[in-house]
Amino acid sequence: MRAAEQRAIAAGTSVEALMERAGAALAEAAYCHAGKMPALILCGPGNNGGDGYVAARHLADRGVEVRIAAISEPKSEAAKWARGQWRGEVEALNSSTGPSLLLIDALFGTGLREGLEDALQKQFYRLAADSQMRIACDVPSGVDSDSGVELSSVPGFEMTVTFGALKPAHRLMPSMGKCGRVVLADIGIEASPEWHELGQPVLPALDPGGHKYSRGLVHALAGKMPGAIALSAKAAAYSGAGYVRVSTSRSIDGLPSAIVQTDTAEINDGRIGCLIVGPGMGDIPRVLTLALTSHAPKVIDADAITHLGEPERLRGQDAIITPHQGEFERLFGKLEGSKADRALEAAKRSGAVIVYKGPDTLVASPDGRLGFAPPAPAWLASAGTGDVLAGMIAAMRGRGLEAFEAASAAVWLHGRAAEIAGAQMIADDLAAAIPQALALLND
Ligand SMILES: NC(=O)C1=CN([C@@H]2O[C@H](COP(=O)(O)OP(=O)(O)OC[C@H]3O[C@@H](n4cnc5c(N)ncnc54)[C@H](OP(=O)(O)O)[C@@H]3O)[C@@H](O)[C@H]2O)[C@H](O)CC1
Ligand SMILES: [K+]
Repeated sequence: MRAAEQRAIAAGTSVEALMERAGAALAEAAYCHAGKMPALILCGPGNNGGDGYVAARHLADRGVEVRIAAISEPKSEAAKWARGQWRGEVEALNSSTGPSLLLIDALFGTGLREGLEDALQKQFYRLAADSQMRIACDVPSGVDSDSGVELSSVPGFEMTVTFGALKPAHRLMPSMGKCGRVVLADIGIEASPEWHELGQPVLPALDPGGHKYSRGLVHALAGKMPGAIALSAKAAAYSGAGYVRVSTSRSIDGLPSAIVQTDTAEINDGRIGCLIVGPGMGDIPRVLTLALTSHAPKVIDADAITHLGEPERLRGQDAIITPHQGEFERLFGKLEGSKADRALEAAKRSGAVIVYKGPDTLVASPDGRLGFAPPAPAWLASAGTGDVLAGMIAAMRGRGLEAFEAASAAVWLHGRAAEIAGAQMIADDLAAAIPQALALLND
């Protein structure tokens, strides 16, 4: 967004014009959400504060009773201009500032360099606690917009109105949990789509003359605890794989009859669309070693990630790996930077597509593309949901999507399947809800 803003300014759009659009959009969203609820707008010294002055004018024009409390006089030229357009009073923000039903936070946005100082933080928290509804301008103040880290702790907001494009902080924890509903306003500038929120996928149409292999053969390698690979296999089948096969030395109970169990590991069968290794593998590293001798695309999950030892072992493999935080650190060590930076660094080092799981799942490609998952239900954090995801990714890859697209599609569908399965779901229900999630794509 910073680059896009600079391009727009170089092309002749003034910061004041952008600020006018941003402030008007903030007012519009606040009015739609809170109607004529009396508002207190907290304004900082920079352009985030400038957006606040503009929003105040637009809300007052709609008949809303608006007060502004500012930390200081505006410092940037555009914010001074916006302040000049406001005909009402500006109170000093201090311990005598009274609360209002609606609080709009325009203290700091993308220009915050460190946490709020204690005295200001105290007033910010008091006014947030004494309001009925809280709306943040661009990001809640205290949040580092690039990393989602809270430089000082941040109260929860019902809504955050942002401009042009989402910032990483809207989709990374802990800040994502504080933003509430995120409203994206168009202010006439466009950021590069290399970093983007994952959207509803477009799956290749099924070939009317196709057969089970052309829809994708997913081959899963069982290990010590076959229940986990059974979940992956089921998820792959429900995700539309044409044929799902599990290599296992002993029969796995409860697998649907459509899933073939075999005691041979035909991993160099040229028809395999995608291999899955890792779920329930346990302490049997030879399962991983075997998988790595296959030329097939593969999803490497769970214990197999830990057993890799070195990310360099993934070089030359057509692999998607799906670590959660602990597995990520065991493989890549403690990398520098935000979760987004770490995901991209890991993809570059390993040459693999990384699905960096968590409440803020990211999909990173070695070519620099980065997808942020939209918010998914908190009840996804339960045993077996990762095994389901691995199966879904393998089905998408087997169906012919490229690695990054396959992982992105599966992550998006996984979140929707969880919403459909509901709060009391277990991982088996999640797998069973995949067809309903896929049905959303036809709407
Ligand atoms: N992206 C766009 O196209 C547009 C975004 N807009 C809005 O502008 C803000 C970003 O504005 P910016 O002026 O760059 O930054 P901030 O308003 O967030 O803050 C900068 C000022 O705050 C001071 N500062 C920073 N940290 C602290 C702190 N911990 N304590 C006290 N003061 C702090 C900083 O002071 P310096 O000494 O560092 O200069 C600045 O005075 C973006 O978020 C959008 O809301 C525009 O509307 C245009 C379009
Ligand atoms: K803010």
